Amino acid sequence: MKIIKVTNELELSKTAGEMIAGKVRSNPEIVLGLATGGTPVGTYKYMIEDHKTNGTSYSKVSTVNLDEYIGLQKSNPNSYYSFMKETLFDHIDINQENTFIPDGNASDLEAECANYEKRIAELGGVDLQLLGIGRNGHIAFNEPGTSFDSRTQVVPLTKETIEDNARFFSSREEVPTKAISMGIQTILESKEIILLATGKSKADAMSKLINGEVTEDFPASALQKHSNVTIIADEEALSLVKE
Ligand SMILES: O=P(O)(O)OC[C@H]1O[C@](O)(CO)[C@@H](O)[C@@H]1O
Repeated sequence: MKIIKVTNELELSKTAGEMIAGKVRSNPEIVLGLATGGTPVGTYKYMIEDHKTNGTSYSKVSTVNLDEYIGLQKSNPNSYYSFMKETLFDHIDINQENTFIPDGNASDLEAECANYEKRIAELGGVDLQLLGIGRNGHIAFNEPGTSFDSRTQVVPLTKETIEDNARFFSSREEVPTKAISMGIQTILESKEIILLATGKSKADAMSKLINGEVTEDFPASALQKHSNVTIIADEEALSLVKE
């Protein structure tokens, strides 16, 4: 794993945003895997700025998102559908018909998961997957104990994840308890992965990711099995990592 240590969130966003924009310029038809949560917001901001000032075009890019809550309407500001439109898609020249997010309101959720996998395969797989990490080591919404062989599926959210994500909702009770999440095997099939982390609250998770054992009890450790992972993290997030 390649580790890029940055001093603050702004530098992280610039570093990640420039890497992604550079990949888009060299491969205009790239398939990007995108993440939600607080960490990538600055990166998306950088990509929007770069699009406006340098003209990096997303007109031929396709995107697949990692996950979506079950039970939130698309119009709910906390749905990842709304999040992606607001933080990125509405501000770049992407064809929104080429942006894919699991449908957390599908009448047949199992079929939705299977279709999502099919969609990714039809796109030729993910070229570059952006990831965040949960304090408990979750990647996408794959909580501890998820099989490394997992594919897109309906997953329960842990108490810890619900508490962490409650900050985006008016109350903890409003946070959905289930989601559709790309599986760990699906994520591992991406050709390249960039994982972002900031802040002290991620320090323990980052030390387990980099120095710990590969175990399904800590989902992000699966990334140690991938040959092209770049971690971009600030000093606080890397503060417990052994050199
Ligand atoms: O970037 P944040 O808000 O710390 O979230 C970390 C991870 O948790 C999730 O938001 C899911 O809980 C992921 O989408 C994200 O990668």
